[in-house]
Amino acid sequence: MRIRPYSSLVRPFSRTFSIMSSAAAASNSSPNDFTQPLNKTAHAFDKNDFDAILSRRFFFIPSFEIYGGVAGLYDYGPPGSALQANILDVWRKHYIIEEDMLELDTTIMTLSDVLKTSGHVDKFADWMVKDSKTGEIFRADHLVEAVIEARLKGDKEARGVTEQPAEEEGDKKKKKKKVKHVAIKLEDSVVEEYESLLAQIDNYTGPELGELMKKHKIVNPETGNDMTEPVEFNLMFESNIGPTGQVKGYLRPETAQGHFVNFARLLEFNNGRVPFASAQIGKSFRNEIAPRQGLLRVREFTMAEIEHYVDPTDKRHARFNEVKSVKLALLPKDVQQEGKTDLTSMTVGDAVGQKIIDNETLGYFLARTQLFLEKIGIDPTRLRCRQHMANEMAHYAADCWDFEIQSSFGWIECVGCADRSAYDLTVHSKKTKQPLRVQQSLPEPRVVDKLECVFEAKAFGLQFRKDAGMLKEHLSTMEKEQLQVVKDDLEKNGSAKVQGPDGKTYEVTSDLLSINPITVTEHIREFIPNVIEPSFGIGRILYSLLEHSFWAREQDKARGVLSLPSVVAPIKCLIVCLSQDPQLRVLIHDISRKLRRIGVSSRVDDSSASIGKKYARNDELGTPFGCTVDFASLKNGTITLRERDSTAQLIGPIDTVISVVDQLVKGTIDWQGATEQLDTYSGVQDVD
Ligand SMILES: Nc1ncnc2c1ncn2[C@@H]1O[C@H](COP(=O)(O)OP(=O)(O)OP(=O)(O)O)[C@@H](O)[C@H]1O
Repeated sequence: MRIRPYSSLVRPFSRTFSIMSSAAAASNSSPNDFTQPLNKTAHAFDKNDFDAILSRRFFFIPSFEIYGGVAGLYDYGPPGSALQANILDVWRKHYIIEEDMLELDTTIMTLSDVLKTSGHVDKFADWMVKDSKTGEIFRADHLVEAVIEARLKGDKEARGVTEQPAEEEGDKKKKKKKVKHVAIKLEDSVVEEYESLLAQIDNYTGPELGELMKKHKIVNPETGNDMTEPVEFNLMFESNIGPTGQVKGYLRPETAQGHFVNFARLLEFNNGRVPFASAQIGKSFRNEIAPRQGLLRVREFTMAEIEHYVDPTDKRHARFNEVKSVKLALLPKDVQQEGKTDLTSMTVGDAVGQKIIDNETLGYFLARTQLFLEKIGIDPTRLRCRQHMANEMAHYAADCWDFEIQSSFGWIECVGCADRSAYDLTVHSKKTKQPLRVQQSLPEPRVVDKLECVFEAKAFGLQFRKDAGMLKEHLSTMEKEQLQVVKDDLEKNGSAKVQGPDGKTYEVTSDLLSINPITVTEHIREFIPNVIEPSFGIGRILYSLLEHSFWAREQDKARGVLSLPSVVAPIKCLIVCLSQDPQLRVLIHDISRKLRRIGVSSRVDDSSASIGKKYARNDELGTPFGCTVDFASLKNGTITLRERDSTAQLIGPIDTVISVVDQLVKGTIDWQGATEQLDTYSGVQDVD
């Protein structure tokens, strides 16, 4: 809901208004001076106050808190759970319903073969280092980054350069363990080297990180002890399925593989046609090495993932026109390569037109994601789209953009949008020998030049033994361009190196295989679709949203407010009475029942706390509206309606106020609309 300029909220002074004034006085809230603009930035963001509210109001807390907690595991309390459910509800409507996606709910426990084929068993790892004496564990890239950042900060201080707070908070993409800085001036060449190192921090291999740590004398900043060499640590939680221990499984690190293994059925469900998308919301698990950023890096989290299957030769999107004027704050790869973080504001239409974004479908999802994040209340000025640099992307990905949201932790990836090409379907198809392909009838038969593999079956079998079948299948289903390379090598050198679907390299020789041109007439076109994948980390979005919504009232820094939009607010309406009178208590429960009946979640606060405390509690919960019942309600049948951010109050007959709350929550009117509806009720005076 958008709050209109406050001058438009001025109402004529009336008897009803004086009832409100007394309620406001009792509540210790600001008087109804609507002419004063709301100052949400009166106080700088205070992380301690913010954290205290989240904990006090039980948004989320460390799991197993009474046992001391476990890093990277969090439980959501009632408001946190409701906020998450509401974000997911908007997500389902925005994507699954609006885009007619096929929803899935696949298992968390995943067969190891699936994750072996996808590459996760071998490659889903981070580099870990240990303090050589205390054994404290760090993620190698995070440690290097934190130490180098602290040195650069110390250098700036020594040079007397004052950092802009925005720069300080914002340009650190991922703030890691806090490292104290010391004001020491560095040589210009060192500053340059450090800056270029930071710009590429995501791209170093473990051994390279080890070298960097030696070269730049990076030790544990707290103990001063040397660190061990980086070792690879797979982030998946391993398990056994069944009692024999013979079937290995993992808790899934993403929901995506559950989509791919069901592709053939999804395609059939969609009448064999692409494009279409599958979508899934569910938990994923990553055994993060050193989770130190609250909800931003956890070991168990909710993901919402879309896999959009598209013809690789036609990545246009039928609804692209609807979003082409959506503006994105882009941070393209070439800008980053120059070590800069300047954002370009550009429409998605222009970005696709200029090939900054690879294709329409990817652009479509970037625009839709921008709209989704704005809809739930993310501050668009703290949202950017960062393109992956070439060496940051998976080898198979065609283009990849992250939505990064700025919070007190810096810019954090919250949604990844990748064009995964045909990689996943290809590897699963090869491994299982299931045709994960689309067949399209051609309007006219077509004559195509192809390459055919002819194997010396016996010799090939003897040479490659258990891998022979897999390798044959792989060669036979290779794209023509790749096969041509093998053919050329065989003809030129008598041998060719082939990378198998298992990641190993095989050497084939011309006595085992020949590749011959053939001509075939095709009636059907077959292809493996490409996959565009928007992947959302709901916890990261939820946390960022809470930070963006938080502010403190100008007159009292201790009075925090979460300005969550009503579409996601955990509770939409507070119902309170000014006295403990039994008749009033009956009335508030009656109002609660009516709101429940129309699907508006409300919360009755019939505690003995002062009205001001009740309002303040609910401001901290982000409850956008409050209905207050007093003795005039019994006499006149009226109740008052309070708006959280402005504390403005209106009055009207009970059923009208309930209807207004319903419209406000649904977003069909804003507060100005509410003012108009309640204003028109001269009936309030008439009842008197
Ligand atoms: N440990 C985590 N805790 C919370 N959310 C996560 C975590 N890892 C990933 N996510 C979320 O899942 C989304 C998709 O996962 P993806 O594999 O692209 O992340 P990632 O590139 O591994 O993230 P990072 O580089 O921050 O570890 C991310 O955009 C993020 O929102």
